[in-house]
This record gives sequence, structure tokens and C-alpha cells, in this order.
Amino acid sequence: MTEDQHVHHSGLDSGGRAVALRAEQDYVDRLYARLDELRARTSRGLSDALARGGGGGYAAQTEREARADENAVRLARLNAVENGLCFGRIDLGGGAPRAAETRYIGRVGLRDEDHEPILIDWRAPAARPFYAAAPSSPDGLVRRRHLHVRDRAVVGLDDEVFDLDGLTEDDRRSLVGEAALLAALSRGRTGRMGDIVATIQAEQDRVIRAALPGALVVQGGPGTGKTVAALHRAAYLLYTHRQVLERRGVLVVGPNPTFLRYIGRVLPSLGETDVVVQTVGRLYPGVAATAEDGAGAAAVKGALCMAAVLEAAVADRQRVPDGDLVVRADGIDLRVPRATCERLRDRAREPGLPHNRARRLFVDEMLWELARAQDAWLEESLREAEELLDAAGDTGRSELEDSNAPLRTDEDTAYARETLWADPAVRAAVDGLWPLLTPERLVGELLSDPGTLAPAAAGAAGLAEGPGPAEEEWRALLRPADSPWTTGDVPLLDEAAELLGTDGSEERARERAERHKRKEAERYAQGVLEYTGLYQEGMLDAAGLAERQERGPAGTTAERAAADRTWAYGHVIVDEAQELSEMAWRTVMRRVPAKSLTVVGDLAQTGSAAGARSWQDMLGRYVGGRLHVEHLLVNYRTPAEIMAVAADVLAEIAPDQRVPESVRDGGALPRAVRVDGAGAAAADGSDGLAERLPGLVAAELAEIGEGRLAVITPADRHADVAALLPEAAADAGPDALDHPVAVLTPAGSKGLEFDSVVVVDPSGILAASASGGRDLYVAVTRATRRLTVVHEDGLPGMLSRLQAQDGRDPGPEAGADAAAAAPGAGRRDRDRDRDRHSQARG
Ligand SMILES: Nc1ncnc2c1ncn2[C@@H]1O[C@H](COP(=O)(O)OP(=O)(O)OP(=O)(O)O)[C@@H](O)[C@H]1O
Repeated sequence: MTEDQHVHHSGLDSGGRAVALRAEQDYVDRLYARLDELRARTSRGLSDALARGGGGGYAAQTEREARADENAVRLARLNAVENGLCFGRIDLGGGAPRAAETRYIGRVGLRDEDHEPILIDWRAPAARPFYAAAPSSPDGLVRRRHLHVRDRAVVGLDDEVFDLDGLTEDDRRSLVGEAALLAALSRGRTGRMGDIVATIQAEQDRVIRAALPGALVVQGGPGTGKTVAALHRAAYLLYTHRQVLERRGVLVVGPNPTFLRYIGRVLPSLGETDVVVQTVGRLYPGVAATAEDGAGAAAVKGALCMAAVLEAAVADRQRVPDGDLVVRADGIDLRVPRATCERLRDRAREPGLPHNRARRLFVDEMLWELARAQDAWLEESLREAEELLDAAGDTGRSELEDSNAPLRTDEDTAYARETLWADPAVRAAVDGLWPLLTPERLVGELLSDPGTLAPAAAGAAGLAEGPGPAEEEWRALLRPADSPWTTGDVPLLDEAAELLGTDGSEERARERAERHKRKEAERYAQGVLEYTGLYQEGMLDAAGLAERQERGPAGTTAERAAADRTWAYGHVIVDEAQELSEMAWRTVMRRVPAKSLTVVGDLAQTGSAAGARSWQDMLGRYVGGRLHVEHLLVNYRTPAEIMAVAADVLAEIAPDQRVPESVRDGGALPRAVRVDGAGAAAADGSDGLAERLPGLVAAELAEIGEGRLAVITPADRHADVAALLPEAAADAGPDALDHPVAVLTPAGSKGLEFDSVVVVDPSGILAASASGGRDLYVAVTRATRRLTVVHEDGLPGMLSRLQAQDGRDPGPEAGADAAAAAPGAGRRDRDRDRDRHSQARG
């Protein structure tokens, strides 16, 4: 952004501008002075609370700790807002009944010594006109001003004037200062997403400030700010509904760890800590799945009928023996008739409890049966003994007990049950009929053993609405027993955990261990108290001291929530939501019983074979009529010239979807570079990919200066292409973001953006899977400035806009004709379009 542009947009001459800058500097100085003062005070509060000694008993100690925590959180918040503390100002019109008013907008709200607001938090209702005002609906504003502040110094101003009488509609439009937005967008990429509080646009603001209840779906093309708006929404909701959400927390679900790292800095800069950010692969505590299934397995595994397959698999583990159950315990064969086993199984199933809890009923009844069988055996032996004695004419019978008295009392039988349960043979027999199962064991066996999977698939047919998986479908799921968990397995594990429940033994063991630990801690604390003499002073008892030591810093809501599979969040935000399967949605919905969700995604970018084709189909069954869809229509990432290429791809793959209009145009033209096939130097001396790619990447890097570059290749060429660029980050892991160059697959590049993108082998991307066209669409829309498509065997038809070039002359002029013909490029077209949208909405 040049100085000239600021002047142009501010409508001030240079003298007026200098005066305005000085006045704003004075105000900003005052804000920072206040911030410093609050920090100092909070910091003092923190050290006071942390200072030990002083006594006051347990209650006072606890209160001091709570105060320390509170001060620490406050201090962290105050420190996080140092950069860009204040970024805007609005002047509201005067006239009865309201007086003219100026409000400064910033990352936090501040009040002066007299409690008068001097800075309005961007999330507060009073800040709303800063984002929502438009020339056609100024919302009471006379002027909106963006302040550019660097290191506490005001370095630029941008004004949008809403109340200039006498301007034509066209003139007004041209006055709309997009300088602040364009300045933000043209910055080089750092590998991390930043916040956009200073430049949130009206359509994004509607999404950010939408009401908490119900499911809001934000459908928008690439670069429309879905991710960034969703994260600001999290911050807004925590600010506005603090009471509920601080306790319950907000869960943000993203597509992969790289992406989570990419967005990781946005939320802290928004001052929010009660947010859990997670991939689907980590939603089941204890498992961190990153591996992906092939398309065939993914599609079957993600389908809703897998819930029925699992249900059938669990039912299949509740068995009846082929004949009578015979268990040898204590040298005796105990027999329970088959019909009784069946009755016990059915009775245990009846209350509809989870498998492991129902197992307790089953075990209980089975032990009675076995104890009774033992009784019967005893009686039988006694009778036999009597008969023998009778036969022998023995008269010593009177020495035996009264023959009518019960052989064993109830107490005896109860004792017998316990002894039986301690017998490994009895346990093995019961486990054979109704085993204690973990989700990991159930799912692991199901996916690796056709003997387990086949009956479950068959059983699913009777349970699900539709048919169960066909044989060729369930066979696609089979894999070796020791395979790592995939992200597609996680919803199955979660489902299994629901179906299995616990039998309480883990909880009981944990409680026992905790009681033991506590006793130890108390013994130790007692020693400490006696040694220090505090005991005599009666300040603290051993139990109190032990508890304080054990407790340590109380976990944040986010920490507690992340570790608990059954945590009920107050709100859930799902990004790249088009990738979630039906089964994954079941997992997500379990975590938000109130069904308060923000779902952001783009149906045109669905890459997963199990992903969404329609939001209603995916979500309708959970939220019914409470599904509200908002569309984002403006692309803030990719310039118009590159989006023209993307538009051709979209027209082929999803003609019903609309390409978002780019905010920016006039950048470098996208180009195609042809190299010779198979990486080998060709007979005519021209070079293959191996020879050309490193130079091409180096030249692109030189073009973008400080920014980032991604090479995007089909998955099956990823390793080979990465080998050509040894300096680049080749892993799809989070480190990819820290390198100037990353080699990625289309799936790995999802949600990310780079100053320059080099797409290698577009035909290979297209051919790789049924969603190849969507992957190509994702790949070409990652660029913020430059796009190069490298191909070997000619461009696919949908990229014909980029005329194939001989790679030896890859000048920026390549593809110029085509890009110049880009439909909808340019601000005038966009404005016309925006007008159309707002009319349509109005
Ligand atoms: N109002 C805004 N002000 C400044 N930058 C913005 C604004 N809106 C979006 N951006 C920027 O535009 C880029 C794209 O945003 P984002 O990644 O959220 O888009 P997306 O819709 O999630 O894209 P995709 O579907 O491709 O993942 C980001 O760099 C973001 O910071």
C-alpha cells in the first residue's frame, strides 16, 4: 500500500492528513498508557496472590489461588493485544435524539479511570457498525476509519465516508476505501493464518455474529474466509456467551494436523483459551490417527450402515453355546442347559444397556446358575451316598443331618459364587459367551477377521434402514491385524465405545488407586507438618496439605474437555466440513448434545469418498429444521486471473456451484509450463521434470521474496517430486509450514494458502481418484499471487485456458490472452455482482 493510496482513500490533503495522524497518535498513546497501567496492576495482583505465607486457613488459600489464576489469564489477554490494540474508529451521526459520537474499536475493551469506555472490544454490539456498515446501509455511520498502527505508532489512516451528500451512487462506490483490506490481503504469507479483526467484511460479520443455537452452515468457495470467519466466531461466541461456553468450551474440528498448526495462532491472538482444536483422528482420546484409508475402504467405513455393522458385531459377541454349557470347576463338571444360557442372554439384553454393563447382569445370573449346578451336584452325590449306604444296610444314617434341611444356605451359595468367579475356567467360559470388550479390540478384530466381519455385515441388514454392506464392500475393509488406526477408524471406535460402555471395573480400579495415592500423600504431608512446626500452629491439617499438593494447577476447561470422550461442548465448529463422513458426523454430534454448531465448508472441494454432497443429507437428521445456510461469495485469497482457471475446472466438476468473485485482480498471470515426460532428458535436448523443476521453483521463490511456495503433486508422485527438491519440506506434517517451499498432495494442501503454487502433473491429479477434479480445484485455488501448472503430456481440457507453453520460455506473459478473457475479473464486475447479491438477499 503506497502513501498515495491512503491519501486518495482518506480524501485528506497531506496537511490535513498530518493533523489527523497526530490526533490519532495522541489517542492511541492514551490507550497504550491505559493498557500498561492495567498490565502493571494485574501483574501486581498476580505476584501478591502467588506470594506464600500469610496463612489464613484453607479457604483463604483456595481463594488466593483462584485469584492468581484469574490474574494470570487476564495478564495473558492483556499481553496478547499489544499489536494492533486499536485498529478502527467510527463516527456516528449526530442529530436528535442522538448526539454525535466517536468510538474506537480494538482487540479488547478498555475503560478510563472514570469507567468511561475508551476502546470498544471488536465483539461488542457497539462495534458492530464498524463491520456491518455499507454505502447502501450506513447504519448511522458518517465515517469509518481504519488505523494502521505499527509498534504503537500510527502510520496510516483509511477513511470510508458514508455521508457525502451529492455524490452519485457510482462515485460513492468508488470512494469505498478497500485500502485496509487490500493492504491486508497483499501481504506475503508467513505460513500461519493471522486474525482479521481489523478488516472483517460485512458478509463475514453476519456469520461471526450469528445466534448461538442451531446449526449454521457456511458454504463458500475457496478463499472466501470460511476458516478465518469460523475462528472469529469462536472468539465472538466466547465473549458473548461467556457463562455457558467458558464452562463447556468450544470444539473446533479441522482436517489435519498441518491445518491445525496453520490456524493455531489465530485464536490466542483473539484472546481465547477455552477452545479445543482437534482433527477427527484425535476425537477419541488415546488414539491419534493420521493414516488415511484408500477410497474404497473410506467410503464403506464412513457410511452410516457401519453403525449397524458395529451393533451387529457386538450382538454377535453375546453368544449361546452350541450345546449345554459344561464348565469344570474344582474337579466337578458343572452343566447349564443351552436353553438356560439363551434365556440368560436374552434377559441381560432386555434393558438395552451397553454391552459391558449388561455383562454384569449376565455374569451375575450365570454365577447363580453355576452355583445351583454345584448345589445340584452336591445333592446328587449325597443322594448317591445315601443310596449306597442304604444298599449296604448301613444304620449309621442317623449321623447325617436332617435329610429335609437345605444342603446349602443362601450365604453358602453366595460364597460359592465368589469362589466360582475366581476360577479361571469359569471366567473363560463366561468370557466365551459374553466377553468384556474394549472398543479397540472390537474394531481391531472386526476389520482384520473375515469370520467376525461377515456375520456382522449380514446382521447389519436387519438393523439399519437400508441394506448392510455388500460382500465386495465389506471385504474392502479387511486389513492386517496390527495396522495403525486410520482417521476413518476413529468414528468406529467412538461408536463402539457407546455400544460397549464400561462395566465400572476401570472406574473402581481408578478410585482404588486414587485412595491409595491420597493416603500416601497424607502420610507424607503429616511428616512435613510435624517437621515444619505448622502442625502445632493448627494452620493446616495433613489432608488439606495433601489435597493442595495433589491438585496442582486446576486444568482449564479445554484440557479437561480434550481428555474426556463424553464431554458435552457448548458449541462445535467444523472446518473443511465437506470431508466428514456420515460416521464422523455421528461422533461430532455426540459431543454437542445441544446441537449448537457452525459448519464451514465447500461442497465443490469434497475430496473424501465418504464426504458430503449435500449439507441437508449430512446434517438434516440431527438438526432437522434448525439448519441455516449462509453463503460467502467473495474470494479474498486468489486473484481474478487465477480464479478464471479455477472457474473452468469448477464448471466441469460441479456446474451447479458458483465461483466466488475475487477481491483482487491485476496480478501475475497464471501459466503453464510443458516439460518432457517421465523425468528423462528427451532426444531433442529439452528437459524433463527432474531438470526443470528445481530451477522453476527457484525462479518463483525469487519472484515472491519473503513468501511461501507449494508444489502440489498427485499422491503417487509425491515422493519422487519431493526428491527433486531436497531443501523443501516434503512431509505433510506441520513442519511444512515453516519452510519456504513445501511439496504437498492436494489433500495435504487443503485449507492452506501460498504466495506461489506450482501444480505438477494435473492429469495425474485428475486420474488419481473419482474426486480428482475436486482435488485439482483445491490445488489451483491455494495461490494468493502466482500459479504455475507443470505438465508433461498436454494440459487436461479443463485447463486449456492456460495455453501449453514450452517450458524453456516460461515468461509471465504465458497464458496472457486466456487470462485477459477471464470472466468477472475486475472490481466493477464484482461490485455489480455484490449489488445483485444484496438485492437478492434484501
Ligand atoms: N476480511 C478479511 N480481511 C483480511 N483477510 C481476509 C479476510 N477474509 C479472508 N481473508 C484472508 O483470505 C484468506 C482465505 O481465507 P480462509 O482460509 O479463511 O478461506 P476459506 O474459505 O477457508 O478457504 P478454503 O475453502 O480454500 O479453505 C486468508 O488468508 C484470510 O486471512
